[in-house]
Amino acid sequence: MSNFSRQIRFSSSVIRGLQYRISRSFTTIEGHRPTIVHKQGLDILHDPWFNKGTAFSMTERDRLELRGLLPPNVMSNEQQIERFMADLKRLEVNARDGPSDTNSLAKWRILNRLHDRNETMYYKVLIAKIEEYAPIVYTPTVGLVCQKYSGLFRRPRGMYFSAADRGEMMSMVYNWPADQVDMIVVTDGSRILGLGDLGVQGIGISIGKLDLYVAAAGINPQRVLPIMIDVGTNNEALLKDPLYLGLQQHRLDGEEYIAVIDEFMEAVFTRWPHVIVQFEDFQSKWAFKLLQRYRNSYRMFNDDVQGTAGVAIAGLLGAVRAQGKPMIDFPKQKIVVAGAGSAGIGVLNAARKTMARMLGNNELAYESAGSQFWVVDAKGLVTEERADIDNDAKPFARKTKEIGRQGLREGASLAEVVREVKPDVLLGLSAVGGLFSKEVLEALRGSTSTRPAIFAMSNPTTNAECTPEEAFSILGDNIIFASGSPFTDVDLGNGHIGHCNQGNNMYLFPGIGLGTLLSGSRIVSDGMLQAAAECLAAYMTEEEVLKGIIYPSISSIRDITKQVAAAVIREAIEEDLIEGYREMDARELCKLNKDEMLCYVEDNMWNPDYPTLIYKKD
Ligand SMILES: NC(=O)c1ccc[n+]([C@@H]2O[C@H](COP(=O)([O-])OP(=O)(O)OC[C@H]3O[C@@H](n4cnc5c(N)ncnc54)[C@H](O)[C@@H]3O)[C@@H](O)[C@H]2O)c1
Ligand SMILES: O=C(O)C[C@H](O)C(=O)O
Ligand SMILES: [Mg+2]
Repeated sequence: MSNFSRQIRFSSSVIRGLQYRISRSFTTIEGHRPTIVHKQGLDILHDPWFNKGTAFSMTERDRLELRGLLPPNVMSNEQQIERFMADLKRLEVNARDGPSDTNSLAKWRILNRLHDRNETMYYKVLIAKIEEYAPIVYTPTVGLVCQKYSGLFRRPRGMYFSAADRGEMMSMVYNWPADQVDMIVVTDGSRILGLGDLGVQGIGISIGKLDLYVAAAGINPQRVLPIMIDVGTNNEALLKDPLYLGLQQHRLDGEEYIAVIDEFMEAVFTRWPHVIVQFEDFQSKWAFKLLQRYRNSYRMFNDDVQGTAGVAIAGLLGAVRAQGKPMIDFPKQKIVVAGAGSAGIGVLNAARKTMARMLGNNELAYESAGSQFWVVDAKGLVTEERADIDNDAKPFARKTKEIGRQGLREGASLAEVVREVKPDVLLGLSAVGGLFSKEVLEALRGSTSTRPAIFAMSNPTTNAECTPEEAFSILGDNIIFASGSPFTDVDLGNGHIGHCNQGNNMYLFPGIGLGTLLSGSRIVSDGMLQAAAECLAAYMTEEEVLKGIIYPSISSIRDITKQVAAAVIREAIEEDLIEGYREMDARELCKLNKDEMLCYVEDNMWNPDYPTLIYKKD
């Protein structure tokens, strides 16, 4: 071949290459042409053609009204695939959540998929089999779900407000498609069950609690909204994890933190003035402060502080009755509480007030009731000698002289305290699994009670202060046992069964929320919470409590919730707090007798029945 023809060939191949590159680059440009969509918000996220999940950029999120509908961390496509693969591989490992159910996570996935495609059917299953599936959608499995949420996240559910959304919340709240929202459960992820700071992954607890609102209280699932306020996390592992879905920064604190929560509250109450906001699993440091800040101006309550307190009071009264004594003997009970966080202090305050009421409801009664409690936290027995004592724990600090006489001192260990005090009740809200060790339980053998009670209330299962087997085997069958997460009854091998009660705020929060909604009460008052607790206590018959059954079976949770809601409404009427609900105005509501009130509540509970659908053009 001549040089000339070689040159021609060379240049024609160069030209072909160029042509190819040019045409490819046209195709590339073509590929980047925007796609016109006729949808926005959740409709896009639910459409497999357009959905990019966590990969929607911030500008696209704003353009498509998606802000707040996705976790705040924008992921690349590669990261999305990595996250998906990591989760897929995890299936090969048998996901364990304590000894009871090795398949719990797999069951959660199956239920979650049903939730995504057919809500009515999902809730029908949940209501019909609540005893079987509450431990999956709620504690303990929900704890595992939160821990693994970055992998499990598929279709978003609920809203995310993040520190990066400051100044935007008032508008982004309109990205939620429902014009009516009755119930919000909000967390900042800082103390999820006893599992600590799980950051944005804490959204799982808001979803689980709202599942119970639908199943137990019959709140319409179209009107519930789980919310996560992401102000960062102090969980170092999450901060380092490239696949973490939340803001990768340390938690905001002080005024900056409050400003975010204030903005959030203002935004949700502006759009839905009648909504009820349940605060869930906020670290104790903020739980009390936020409750005080908002409780007189918004319809809100803190479940860990107030719901737990009510459930504990009902159980403590049950434990008195189980000893064959009248409830009025409650102020004589000696109670050791392990844990002085939001839950422990909430229980202590409510128990002290209940005792004081029984003793005459005056200052003296309140003072004297205080001497029935011994509080042990991470540093041991809390006394007035404690340096930097928390303000909330201060009223329960024992006097140095007094405990000296009891052979105790500041910082005494739990076992020492139990040995010296010989309490009627040992109640754990410490989040420390196994805290009621052999030594502690053996010390409880010296209890002066005819039937000591053990409340191992920390969640999930692995954080319970002891198991029922441990309690019954060391203390025999003449005890009362309750735990926050479900355990099965124990066969004591002597023809007796050791009954395991589930002492969990799930028995109250749905009824508190429903009662507040249906009364249109402006706030959630102490009296309404007290009425809820008393209603739960009265739910148990004499025969049941004598058998050691102090809480009802979860299979009757819908009925319990109905009764609790009616009691809450009656108290709200008594306190002149009601504004009515829909066509039931305040005056009409006041006229209802006890049975009519129960009917009113029941009539307003949503049932999972398919409605007849009719098509109508816009
Ligand atoms: N059963 C229920 O309905 C229910 C309701 C609310 C909370 N809880 C559980 O209660 C637990 C605590 O919640 P919180 O918000 O109060 O948490 P928190 O972290 O604020 O409080 C924990 C408390 O336990 C104390 N503590 C830690 N180690 C201890 C030890 N070795 N001995 C004695 N005390 C110790 C800490 O000092 C602190 O006072 C969690 O596990 C949560 O799941 C259960
Ligand atoms: O979530 C629960 O199961 C109860 C309680 O609210 C908790 O924080 O442990
Ligand atoms: Mg909680």
